[in-house]
Amino acid sequence: MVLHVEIKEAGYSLESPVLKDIKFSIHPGELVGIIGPNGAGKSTTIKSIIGIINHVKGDIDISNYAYIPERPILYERLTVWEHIDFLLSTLDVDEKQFNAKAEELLKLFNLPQVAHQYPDSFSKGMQQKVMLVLAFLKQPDLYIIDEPFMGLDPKAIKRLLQLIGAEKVKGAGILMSTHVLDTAEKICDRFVLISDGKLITQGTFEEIRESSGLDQGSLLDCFDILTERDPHVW
Ligand SMILES: Nc1ncnc2c1ncn2[C@@H]1O[C@H](COP(=O)(O)OP(=O)(O)OP(=O)(O)O)[C@@H](O)[C@H]1O
Repeated sequence: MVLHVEIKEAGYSLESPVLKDIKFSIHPGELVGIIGPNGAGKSTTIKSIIGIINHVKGDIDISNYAYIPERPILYERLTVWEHIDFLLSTLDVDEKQFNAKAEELLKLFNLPQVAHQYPDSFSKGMQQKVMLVLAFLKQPDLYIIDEPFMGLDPKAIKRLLQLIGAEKVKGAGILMSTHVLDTAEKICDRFVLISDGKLITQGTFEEIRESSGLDQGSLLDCFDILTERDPHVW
């Protein structure tokens, strides 16, 4: 298992927890989509998993991971290549191979021409691509990607999906939050549906269809039914 989550309660203050009883796991080679309406608690779940929220009751068992947040976080005073060098200094890997892989990834995301520039002047999508390059260079056991499809151009999305596919084959697990349900439906092995801070259901697309009662429904149709059923939603 690359991730096991058993959150009893989590949130931004002790008095008003946002999440309650969220339990799921990710196995090696699995891509799990975390879906739910705006404000449901997807980002809060991710932040609880990686330990950047103060109030979390429960157990989180997590492997070596890379986190790609919805809003890119990069160092102001480091160029793209200096970020890559900095990452290299934290890893016990062959420098030549690492640099060759870095160049390959930069090319894949159309970034070589800006490799020696500061990313704070880049567009959001370009910054997101830099974060992806760093994550795929790290080669962790688990990738945690918060809404990858919003800022990226179609070519970058295609490349990202190819990279995710290759990492899955190597045995990495992926947790991805998204609102882009037609893509999620095609690529995710399983889904965790959160609404109003609670786990509504989890399982494969077939299992989600079963629990919504829509044998032939799209993920969006199932999502609609399953979140309507919860009286606390919206
Ligand atoms: N920094 C924060 N401080 C206090 N409350 C917060 C904070 N961030 C989020 N919340 C609250 O936690 C709840 C869940 O928000 P969260 O960002 O986890 O939702 P989400 O499912 O990721 O939503 P979206 O799809 O809109 O990104 C919301 O009620 C939100 O107002």
